[in-house]
Amino acid sequence: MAAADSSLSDNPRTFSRRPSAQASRQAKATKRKHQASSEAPPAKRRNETSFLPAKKTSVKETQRAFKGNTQKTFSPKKHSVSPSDRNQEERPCIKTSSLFKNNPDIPELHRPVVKQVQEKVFTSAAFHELGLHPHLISTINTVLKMSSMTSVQKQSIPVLLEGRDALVRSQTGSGKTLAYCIPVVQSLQAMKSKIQRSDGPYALVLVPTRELALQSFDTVQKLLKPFTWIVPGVLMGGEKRKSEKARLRKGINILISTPGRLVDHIKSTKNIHFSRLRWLVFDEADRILDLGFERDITVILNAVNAECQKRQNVLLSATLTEGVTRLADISLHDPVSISVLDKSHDQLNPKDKAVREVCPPPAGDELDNFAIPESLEQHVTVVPSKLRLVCLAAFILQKCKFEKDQKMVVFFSSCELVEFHYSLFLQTLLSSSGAPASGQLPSASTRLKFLRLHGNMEQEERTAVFQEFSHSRRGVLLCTDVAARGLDLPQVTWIVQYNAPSSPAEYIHRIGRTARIGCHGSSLLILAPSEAEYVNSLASHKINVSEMKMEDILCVLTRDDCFKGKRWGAQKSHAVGPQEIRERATVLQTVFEDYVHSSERRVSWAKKALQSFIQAYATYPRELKHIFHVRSLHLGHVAKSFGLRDAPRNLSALTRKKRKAHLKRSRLRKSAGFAAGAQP
Ligand SMILES: Nc1ncnc2c1ncn2[C@@H]1O[C@H](COP(=O)(O)OP(=O)(O)OP(=O)(O)O)[C@@H](O)[C@H]1O
Repeated sequence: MAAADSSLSDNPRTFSRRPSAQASRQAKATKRKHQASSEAPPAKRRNETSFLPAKKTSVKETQRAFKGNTQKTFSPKKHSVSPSDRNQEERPCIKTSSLFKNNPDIPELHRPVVKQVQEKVFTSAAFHELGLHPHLISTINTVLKMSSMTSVQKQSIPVLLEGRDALVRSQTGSGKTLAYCIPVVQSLQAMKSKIQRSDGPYALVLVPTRELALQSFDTVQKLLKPFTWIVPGVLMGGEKRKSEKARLRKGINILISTPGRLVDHIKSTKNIHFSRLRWLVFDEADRILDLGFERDITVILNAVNAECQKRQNVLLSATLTEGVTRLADISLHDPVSISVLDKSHDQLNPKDKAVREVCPPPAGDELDNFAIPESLEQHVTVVPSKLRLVCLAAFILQKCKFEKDQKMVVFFSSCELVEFHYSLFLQTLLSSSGAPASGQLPSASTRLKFLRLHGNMEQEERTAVFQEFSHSRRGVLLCTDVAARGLDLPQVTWIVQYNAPSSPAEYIHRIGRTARIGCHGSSLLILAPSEAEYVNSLASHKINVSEMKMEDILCVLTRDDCFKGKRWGAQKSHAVGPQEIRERATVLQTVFEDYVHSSERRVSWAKKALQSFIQAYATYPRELKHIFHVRSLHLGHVAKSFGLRDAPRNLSALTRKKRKAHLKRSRLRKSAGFAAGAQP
């Protein structure tokens, strides 16, 4: 979808006024989203910092120029702007502040090398060894094109076919979906009295996000191909309640839903009955609790228990945490604990009390060490706050513009941050990557393609983006944790965590969007110098990351003549040194700053994004507060990573207000028995 603009201006440091068709189309959609917030009054005095007691570097610093040619002046007129911004942009040239001065030292990473926990993905056992219906086997072989089982399937399917409850833990991308879908379909097709559509649900599958609901529905639908009398259905919000009600009335036998939407229907729809329910499955069970679904789960369990006593319950996740064990207590009956990790599972007599103690899910240390796919290479880079934005942009350019067929997912901590970076990159990187520059592959200009996914988008658009990215061979998906769980996005090559996750479990799920089912993949975690200790925190969960140097990431800018500084402009060839890399990074930062400062409306938009960042930063859990604390943020430096030249004033009051509201919400949630967690 992202054909880049070919109308790059002659001046390599200036960019076309005319963004590509895709850029303007996407920008329009984004603009609509921001319309409400765009009327915020302009900041009167930009040079004041009121948020933190940290030193006020930004005022002096932004005026003190980078030495030599790096003190660049750019006319905002050169940038693509909407007509409404034109008046604002007729302003005198603006100086660019230094990116590489007054940064904190990048600490040496003394990370302990730990032995990661690993699992074997595949086994040599074939599906036909399971005694499944021949049509089911042939569907697995011909429709899904699978012949041998993965380890988790080999362990789980026989246990579930025996009729036992189970708690299943295996690494991301190891095939847990089929581990429960195959037994569900096998058991339902084999029922003596043939299932009628009007019987209602025989199986209920709960998943935390709408995209995961769609994905699981797709898998079930494929498996049901030969068994046309069994009807699958999905409820996930976003769709009109009325049409969901109509589908429920007609009858759904395998029902896949997000908890909230199901509760909606339990409360308001007369047509939902669980008297025939045989299966209750919680996929990504720990996340369901993280999202604060506990009260919903209680409503669902009460509704289900009121109508049906005897059923099989299954909980699955790559990360067994406290949440799962609590859910296991309330929903599982003498469960078999299946962990591919230790290759053992317990199928002993559930009536034997002494034996049953062996069955509960792993506890203590074991809960904290998660398996990571063997073919996943994990990296970390430590980048001063001022340089974060250029570093992320350079990394995206390196992978997705200069390399072939790269598909990248970038995680942010809030919807606002996703929207901000999405629009910024569309308007700057896309419109600046029109004509192929020297050293660039001829087709590179068409490689950059940005998509975004978060919980504040309309469902229709969410689904379209999910489908488009799934089927795409390349592209960059900017998203919140709404995409962290369960999504099976084929051929993702890179995961970037621009904002660190709030728990090791979330780290595991985010990186788990790549290197699935034995494929190769890589991940990059971007940390500020004050956050470097997070590497040790990961190591304590047996997560090993290797360091990537910031300079090596920024180096790619020397391949892109869009970012050529004046000094090098006239020279035919020269050795690329650190000075040129710095200059080019400064040019790129200037592009961002000029775009943001081309109107007061955009400045206000960037401030809101900054505020959202600080707000999210304040919600790290207590055990990580010593690493991620708002007090350790230098507002002036962080502001630069939003294209703001100075630290905004009045942010503290606003942020305090928002924090108060957030704390109030979490307190309310806690008192209602919810786990804290931001809306992804
Ligand atoms: N036996 C198999 N042979 C080949 N491919 C398989 C097999 N089982 C599953 N897959 C494929 O592996 C991919 C990952 O499967 P799935 O999404 O079920 O993983 P998961 O363990 O649920 O991951 P996550 O923990 O991230 O949710 C899917 O594309 C699926 O089609």
